[in-house]
Amino acid sequence: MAEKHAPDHLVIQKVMKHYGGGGEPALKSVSLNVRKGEFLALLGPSGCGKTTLLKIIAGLEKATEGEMALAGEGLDAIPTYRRDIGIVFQSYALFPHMTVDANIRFGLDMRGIKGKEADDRVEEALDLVKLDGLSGRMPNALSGGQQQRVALARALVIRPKLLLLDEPLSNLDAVLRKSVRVDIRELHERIGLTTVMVTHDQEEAMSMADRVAVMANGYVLQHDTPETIYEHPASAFVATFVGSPPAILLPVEKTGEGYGIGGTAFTPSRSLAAAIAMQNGKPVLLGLRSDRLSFADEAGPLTITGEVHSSEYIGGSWLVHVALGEHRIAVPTRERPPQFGEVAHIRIDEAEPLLFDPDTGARVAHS
Ligand SMILES: Nc1ncnc2c1ncn2[C@@H]1O[C@H](COP(=O)(O)OP(=O)(O)OP(=O)(O)O)[C@@H](O)[C@H]1O
Repeated sequence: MAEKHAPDHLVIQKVMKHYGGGGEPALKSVSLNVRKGEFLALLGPSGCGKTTLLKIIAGLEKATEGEMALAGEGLDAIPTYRRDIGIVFQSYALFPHMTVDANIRFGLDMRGIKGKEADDRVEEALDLVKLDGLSGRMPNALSGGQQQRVALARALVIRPKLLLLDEPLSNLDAVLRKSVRVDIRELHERIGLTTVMVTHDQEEAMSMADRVAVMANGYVLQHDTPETIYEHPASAFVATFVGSPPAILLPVEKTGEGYGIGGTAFTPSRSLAAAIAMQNGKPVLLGLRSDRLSFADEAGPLTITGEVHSSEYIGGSWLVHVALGEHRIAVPTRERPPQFGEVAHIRIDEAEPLLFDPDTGARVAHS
């Protein structure tokens, strides 16, 4: 893991990208820093601009505005092939007619590194990705996971200043994806390489990265550690994009003397009631995460009352789906779950509930 106070290695300042035509810019104004040895994930839905940003870092696209520096050197003046950046694409992009050895050696040849130096580096790269013994194979005689590792070795063999990973796991099946995820993270720890990975998979980003930049619509919405992004999401979008399952948002309304969610009763804590009151009667959105919910025997502060809809056994525990009017929330329990149609009181087991402005999606503070 990168030192918290390690110096910035990659600095991105106010980068904007307009592909031309009548469309909106793919990147509006993106500023980010990546510390030396850090693993950053660019996380966001399809079309948010993450691949565009990766391509601009690599030099495969040019920014319309803004600046970038790698290891203190402005990147603008450095042509792509001299940037010392290793890239692994989603498709691996291996040369199908070349052996594993030749695929890995290719980048060295291009840089004029030959002979013993090249042999040693190829061996080191094969060793790093645990592919010793497979150097003579052709790519089509390798599994998806092994091809992925050849692509990694090919990026690492040039001893890059920066490693870029573009959705590196998306072509792998679910089981392999989890194990390669761990392999890549271990490799990163071992060689301490500064890494930027693009992914739309929040679980991948949260489990692999030191920090995550959550992107939407050409902007970075939040750039922080996975823990902070999960515990303190800056906006409703971030809250509903991370977590398994992600947070769900429920509008809280004032109903006469009390409060309601989707037509069912809700008893807020005193501080939450004060925060709601400060919105001048406007409803607020309450963000709920399943892991902060539990069943309670009766209504009380920070409880919601709903009706059990269904439940699923998830091995050792159940996830009970409770209806609150038209909304559904999933409540975990280790006890035998309540039955369909039963009234259930759910406690929001959280010191600091997540509240958002329904118009802007911004976080609403409360004490
Ligand atoms: N070469 C291009 N010419 C014009 N528009 C482009 C080009 N490449 C990307 N775009 C547009 O820029 C926006 C951002 O695309 P980008 O590929 O960076 O998003 P992304 O977040 O990586 O999405 P995905 O996960 O689907 O790859 C999209 O609206 C896309 O249509």
